[in-house]
Amino acid sequence: MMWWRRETPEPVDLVAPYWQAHDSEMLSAGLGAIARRLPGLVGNAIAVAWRASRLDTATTLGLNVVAGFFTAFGLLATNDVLESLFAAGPTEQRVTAAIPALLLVAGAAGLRAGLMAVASWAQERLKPQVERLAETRLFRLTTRVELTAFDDEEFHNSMQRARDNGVPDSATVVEMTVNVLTGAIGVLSGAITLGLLHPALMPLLLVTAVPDGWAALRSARMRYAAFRRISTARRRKFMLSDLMAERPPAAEVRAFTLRRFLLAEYDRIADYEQRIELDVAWQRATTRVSGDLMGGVALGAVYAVLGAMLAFGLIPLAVVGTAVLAIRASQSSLTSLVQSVNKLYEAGLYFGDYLEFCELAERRVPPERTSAEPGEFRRIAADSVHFGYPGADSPALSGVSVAVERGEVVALVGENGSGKTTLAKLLAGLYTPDSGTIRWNAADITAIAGEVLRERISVIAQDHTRWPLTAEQNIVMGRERDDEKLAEAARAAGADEVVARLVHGYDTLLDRRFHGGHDLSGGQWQRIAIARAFYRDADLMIFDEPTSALDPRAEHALFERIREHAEGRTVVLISHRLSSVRYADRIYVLDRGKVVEQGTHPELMSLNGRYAQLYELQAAAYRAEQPSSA
Ligand SMILES: Nc1ncnc2c1ncn2[C@@H]1O[C@H](COP(=O)(O)OP(=O)(O)OP(=O)(O)O)[C@@H](O)[C@H]1O
Repeated sequence: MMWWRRETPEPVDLVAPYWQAHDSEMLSAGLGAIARRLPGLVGNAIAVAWRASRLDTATTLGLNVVAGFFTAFGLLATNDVLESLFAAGPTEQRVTAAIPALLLVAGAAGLRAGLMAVASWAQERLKPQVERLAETRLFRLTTRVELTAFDDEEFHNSMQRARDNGVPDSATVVEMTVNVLTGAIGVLSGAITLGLLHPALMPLLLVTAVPDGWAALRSARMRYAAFRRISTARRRKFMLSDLMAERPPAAEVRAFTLRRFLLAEYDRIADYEQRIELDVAWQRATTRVSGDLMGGVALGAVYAVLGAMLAFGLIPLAVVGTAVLAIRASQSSLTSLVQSVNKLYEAGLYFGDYLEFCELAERRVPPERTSAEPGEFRRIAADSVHFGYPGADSPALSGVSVAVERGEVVALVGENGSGKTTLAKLLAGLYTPDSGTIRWNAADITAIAGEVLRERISVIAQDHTRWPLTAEQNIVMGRERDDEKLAEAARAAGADEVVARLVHGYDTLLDRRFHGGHDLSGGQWQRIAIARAFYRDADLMIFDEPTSALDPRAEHALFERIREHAEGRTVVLISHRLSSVRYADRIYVLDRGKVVEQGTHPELMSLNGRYAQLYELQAAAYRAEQPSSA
């Protein structure tokens, strides 16, 4: 093997992942497969484009067809010009005779250029509209599907593929369809012109077309194959560039002295990428040269045939001149046609993924429920609830029954992974039980419209989102601003102190990556999240580990507030700090997805079971830390 043809080996961490699912299919697809799929793809693309903008679709397609007509017309007029010029007689007379046809050639060329300019403008306008349409449909679905879909690996992968490739390729499919049609019209108008001049000329176009077409297809495949091999490396490079140039890891990059390691890793990947690019540059150059050589031979043969036809008086000299022009014009249309077909097929595979995802997601949208209002809250209860996450080996909850009465504070405790968060999410109607029921008063919550139910419940998740919005938006969360309620919610959560320290108060953007943005500490974020729960003014508030990042004073204040539950609010509280749940009206102890104990703090202590053990463990740790009180 020559040094310049040495194959670059593929590092194991840079092999193609799931989002390149169709790449090998693309590389091995023969012309037959492409031809079979093409009509469907073109139909699909036109339908999408039509939905995005009828005017732009009609303009692009219509004007391309008319422009094709002017190409043919221009070539035929050129033939007239040549006929006049090659006719017998004095030069001046021949030139004068050619002028009308010459004006027609110029007119046709001008009109064609104008039409193509408008057509390509419409095509450019179409692209963002198609992409937006596809993306909006995707987000409409991703925000409506049931929450478990996000725990389902298959759904996730399908969604990622649709987002990463499907959405951008929706625009590519439309763009390439237009290019295919433009190319086809270009080739067709050349072929028709030749046919009109002399039927025997048409096959000549094919002879010159084959080498060019072959080189264009092969070169496109090579570029694609290289892109495929590089794309994982590129993603890793993007990841590394994020690690080296983004804010969140900046501190750790320094603290762990990672700079040299990251730069070396970057070099390794960039080297690999560069080697592949050089490989493919060489391969494409040789293909181009071979194509040009074969094209030259084919063109020579065509010229020889044209010369012979001229010599035998089968065609006049003017037709030979026009035929040469028509063949040259068609060749460039053909090259772009072949490349566009190739790209259309590729983009079509990914666009197919997008359509498939949309179908999958439609199936996972919970059915519209049209129940009446669930009524004034009196109690919520889970009865023998079983629930397993998709693909999980064991259920997260098995036969759990709990009840929360209006105005109560009910605590869920248990070790990591015992099912507390899962139960809270089921009570909030975010997941649906596999079996058993959850009732809001007497109504099964699966019969209550999801939005209606969620308006009545507020959940502050353990891993609550730090929304990159203003402080106010972080609390109000899309609802209407009510100054009094906002101040009250912030005060109750201790978020008022946090906001008071911000330069722009409630209008401060809580994201350092933007101008004027500010970041908060973990505990400050938690106070904002708690204020969010209070602001919602819901019947049922679910707090999952609300105080894990709070300082003791803020924690104490929050529990005071929860204990008061002055407005008769009902609270489900998950906490590992048992000292904070001891005042709850009822405590459920979970273990491996089951309720193993329940009662008030004194009841559970006298039971001397798991709760008492855990409580003693924590209390002992505190006692050990306070020698003076011993
Ligand atoms: N999205 C998920 N997909 C699959 N399994 C999950 C998922 N979330 C939780 N689990 C599993 O379900 C079980 C219950 O988890 P859950 O989060 O409800 O526990 P938890 O009691 O809240 O734990 P912690 O105290 O650590 O917050 C665990 O075994 C966990 O591994």
